[in-house]
Amino acid sequence: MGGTFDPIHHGHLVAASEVQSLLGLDEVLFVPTGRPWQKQGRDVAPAEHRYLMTVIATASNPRFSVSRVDIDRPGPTYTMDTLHDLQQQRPDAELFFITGADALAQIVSWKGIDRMWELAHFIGVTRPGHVLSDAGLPQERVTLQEVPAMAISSTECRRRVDSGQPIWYLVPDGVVQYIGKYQLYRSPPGDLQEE
Ligand SMILES: Nc1ncnc2c1ncn2[C@@H]1O[C@H](COP(=O)(O)OP(=O)(O)OP(=O)(O)O)[C@@H](O)[C@H]1O
Ligand SMILES: O=C(O)c1ccc[n+]([C@@H]2O[C@H](COP(=O)([O-])O)[C@@H](O)[C@H]2O)c1
Repeated sequence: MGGTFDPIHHGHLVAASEVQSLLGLDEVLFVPTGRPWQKQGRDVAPAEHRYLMTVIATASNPRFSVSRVDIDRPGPTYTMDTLHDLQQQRPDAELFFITGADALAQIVSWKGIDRMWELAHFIGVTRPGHVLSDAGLPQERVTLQEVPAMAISSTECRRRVDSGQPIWYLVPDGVVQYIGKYQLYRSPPGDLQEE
């Protein structure tokens, strides 16, 4: 499962757990993005913070692990490179790429998408507020999967931290504490919001 994970939240974790269980996957590898090129124009927390929060959030699940392939590769993050690198690292593995309904709706804009269908099977999962559809995508390479609805986004978690609202139970406890420790997602004092 690839994501910016800024921060990782229970929507990501529930989706991953459900797909792992339903498909009987050996492992779910969380792959934090290095430089998410489609999120340019907004601040993204440093990759090491996003990586460490992802490690903290997944540590207790024996089926979950975290990969550094995207954060260690310089330049913008493209999933075609992610899948290529993972294939090199695990030549015998069958790869499935888990993606939410919003990301699946954008997938035709991803770099090299026409060649990517051969590298992995894509699992599109439901997400509140988004329509899950495989229209125009190769049916044999995409599976749609309903998962428990978690109306949580990283954007809302960041907004809540910045405005002093709690994010307990939206993200794992260790991630709440990590964000507090490093003062992530807080506007600098005196930073005036534009009207
Ligand atoms: N609540 C959720 N339910 C199901 N899938 C989700 C949910 N939140 C995120 N995803 C999926 O997880 C992947 C990574 O998402 P990402 O890290 O961008 O989180 P996000 O909450 O969408 O972030 P942001 O609000 O900053 O855009 C994407 O495929 C996204 O569709
Ligand atoms: O390959 C691309 O061009 C591409 C464009 C946008 C997003 N992605 C991937 O989709 C996953 C979710 O991305 P995001 O931006 O919603 O966090 C993550 O693994 C990204 O690297 C990939």
